[in-house]
Amino acid sequence: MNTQPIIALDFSSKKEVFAFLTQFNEPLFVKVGMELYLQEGPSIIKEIKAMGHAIFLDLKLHDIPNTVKSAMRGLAKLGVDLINVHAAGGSRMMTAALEGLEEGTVAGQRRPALIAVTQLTSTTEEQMQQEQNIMTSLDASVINYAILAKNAGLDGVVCSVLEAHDIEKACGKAFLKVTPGIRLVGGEAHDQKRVATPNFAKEQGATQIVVGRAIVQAENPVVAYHTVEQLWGGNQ
Ligand SMILES: O=c1ccn([C@@H]2O[C@H](COP(=O)(O)O)[C@@H](O)[C@H]2O)c(=O)[nH]1
Repeated sequence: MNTQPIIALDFSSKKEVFAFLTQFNEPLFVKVGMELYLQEGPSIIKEIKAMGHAIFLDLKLHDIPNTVKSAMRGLAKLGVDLINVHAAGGSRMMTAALEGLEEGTVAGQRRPALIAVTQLTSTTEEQMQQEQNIMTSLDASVINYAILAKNAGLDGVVCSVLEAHDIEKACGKAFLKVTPGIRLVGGEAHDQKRVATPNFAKEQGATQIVVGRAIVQAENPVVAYHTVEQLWGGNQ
């Protein structure tokens, strides 16, 4: 799997995406999330792919197994590199997602890697316990979801940097640990609660980092991207 920093294209229109991407003269690894996909639809994926960029389609599917399987069957045809579901949907739903992806992947193409969101990086332990009524530590809940995802045959998880080391111990080095909540030293956390720097992500065994506002809202996004890239340095 590509280890370039994944840039979160949290924009609501094609126009903003292209204005952002044309500042770069190199192939990137970008993330298309709900905001952009729901505004622009599947054509945005085709257009970004045509520009030569790798894509993480971050739709975080969470529904009954049959619905998720059918949705994944269709999404597989877009030919993205990485895609996800919520682990809270359960192991049957995760297995169904994988089956849908396998069925939908065009012959001769590689199946998108499938990962599961554990606990969102905007969630604190207190919030998880009070609102989700999960009475363990946040770390234990994330590890539980990671093991569930691994046993369902998934390729990895979305977690924060703070859990990456323990997931590596439980699920192995090759299991993807895709970590949002990345900030440069002194950067504003915004709505994120479990944040870390790119260099700490590397130390903790994250396999990919996802960076949105620290790059997209920087005065010079290209400089910010290369700063992040240098601190991160890849992990494989
Ligand atoms: O647990 C999660 C899962 C997904 N995300 C997504 O990553 C980016 C992070 O953006 P920043 O601006 O760097 O905070 C965003 O698109 C989220 O939807 C996450 O943050 N946490």
